[in-house]
Amino acid sequence: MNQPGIGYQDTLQTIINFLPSGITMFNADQQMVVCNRIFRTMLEFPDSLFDDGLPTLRELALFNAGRGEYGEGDPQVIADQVCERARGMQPHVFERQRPNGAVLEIRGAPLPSGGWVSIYTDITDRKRAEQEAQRYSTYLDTVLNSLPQGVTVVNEKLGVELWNKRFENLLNLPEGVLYPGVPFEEVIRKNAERGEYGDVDPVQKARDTVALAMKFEPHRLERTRADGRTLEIEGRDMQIDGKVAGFVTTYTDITDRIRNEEALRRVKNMMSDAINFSPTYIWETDAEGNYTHLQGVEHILGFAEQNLLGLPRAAMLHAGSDTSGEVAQRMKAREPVERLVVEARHMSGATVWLSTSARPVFDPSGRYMGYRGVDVDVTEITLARQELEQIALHDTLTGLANRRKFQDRYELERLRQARLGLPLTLILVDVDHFKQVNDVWGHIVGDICLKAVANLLASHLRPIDLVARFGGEEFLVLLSDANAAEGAMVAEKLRRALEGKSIDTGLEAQPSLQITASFGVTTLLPSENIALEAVIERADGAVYAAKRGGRNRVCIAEGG
Ligand SMILES: Nc1nc2c(ncn2[C@@H]2O[C@H](COP(=O)(O)OP(=O)(O)OP(=O)(O)O)[C@@H](O)[C@H]2O)c(=O)[nH]1
Repeated sequence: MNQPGIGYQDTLQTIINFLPSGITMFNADQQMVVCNRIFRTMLEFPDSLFDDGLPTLRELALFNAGRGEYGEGDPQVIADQVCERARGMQPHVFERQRPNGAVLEIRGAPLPSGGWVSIYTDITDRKRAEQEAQRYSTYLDTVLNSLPQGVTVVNEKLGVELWNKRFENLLNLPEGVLYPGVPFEEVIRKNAERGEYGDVDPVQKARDTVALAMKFEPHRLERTRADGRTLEIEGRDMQIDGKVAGFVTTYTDITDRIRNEEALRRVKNMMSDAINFSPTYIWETDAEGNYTHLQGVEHILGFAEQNLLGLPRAAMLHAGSDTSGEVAQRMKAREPVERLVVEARHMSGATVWLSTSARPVFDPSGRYMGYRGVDVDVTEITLARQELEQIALHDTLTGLANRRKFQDRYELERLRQARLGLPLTLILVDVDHFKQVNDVWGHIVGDICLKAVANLLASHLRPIDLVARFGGEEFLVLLSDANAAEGAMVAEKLRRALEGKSIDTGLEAQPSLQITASFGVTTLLPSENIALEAVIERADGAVYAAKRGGRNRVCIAEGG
């Protein structure tokens, strides 16, 4: 190649012009002897460099150094270094990035006759693709290794191509089991050998698993390892261009989830038992107060749960019950409710007393979602309490309020009347000659008469008035907002009603009786602050006057 003939040179030129790379040859004197067009265009050498024939290596290097092709530095020095390096050159391959960003792969080989040949390939695209691939592989690596699941990717020939650290950890895989491309069968077999699948024949197990895997069908299974942890294994086939390209398997440690689910189930069962074995039901409403959840309501209120869902909770409560207003008010203010007793309706129409405890529910962002509560059936205890109250505050013979209840009511009324500036009138009723009734017709008839008087008094009074049995054959009437004249009128009305009343005795000898009573009326002015005993004393004075006056009459107490 030292002194190529013209024919040889032309042939060579023709050949290298056809090659897809840039090619150049230098002789031992570092004089270029041939190059193709691709070489010149690839390196953007101007035609002027070739005007006086092919350049020497120094000319090229100087030109290149001048345009920064080799980086910073004195062009002369750089060109000298390039020429120096070219001497005694060994075969080499290196990459050079050009100032314009293009990456060239430069292969050089010495020629037997001295000199060398250099082949330039533009590998910019390949480099970019490699970098892209590298970047994606880094992404993939990062993603795979930050996943909480173990992941494996197996190719269509069942070679394990990819896995993450989590997979190795989850299966405590010994060193060396996994390597790029390791046959899936080998992994299964080694796993079987270390007892991962229990007492199985490793070879058979590997064969069976491979046969299943070869179907490339999606699958999901749970497996509990010897260490007690349970894995959920989910496989999905992978398609590339419509063809099966392998499968991806994820391994999720669901031990905690299972434990939590079990704990939740246990709590639910316990709750369910607690609800079913006690007179309790639980409920939830939405923000509008409509039921969204109910448990155990049927054994308390008779309604099936599904029939109440969506209905307003208020619909089941008696609006008139003592505390239902308070419960509604609390709920409106989004306040907790604690053991407030409300009256509810059983499906049969009966009244059920419920002790309600509830609290508002808010979502994590603080938005009001509704109420959650527990209702306890307290009907029995409420009725028992009501009965006790009835006994404690009422007269057993007549069912009227007793002295204690009268006293309480008097205190309340007195304060109210004083506040409103209204009079309050009290009537003391004393049955006339009652001793005779007892003596002549016996105690039982006496009792009948007392009950008849009680009924008569109660039925002739307004609901806001109160009549009580004061003791023996004496009754007390409290008239709200009534002055002395009104009081006297009411007393007279009662007197006449009693006088005209024929009481059935149930006796053959005396089927009916008529009795009368003496009435003492006293009125309390708003400015007066007098204890009940003193008021009764005043009324008693008036009764005494009525008795003295011949009985069966109304007398107004002196001084009111
Ligand atoms: N049957 C019955 N008698 C009662 C009861 N409580 C009190 N008595 C009787 O009521 C009578 C009251 O008699 P007195 O206080 O003497 O008065 P009176 O006979 O009504 O005479 P005047 O009041 O003066 O008209 C007594 O004989 C009591 O035993 C009761 O619960 N049942």
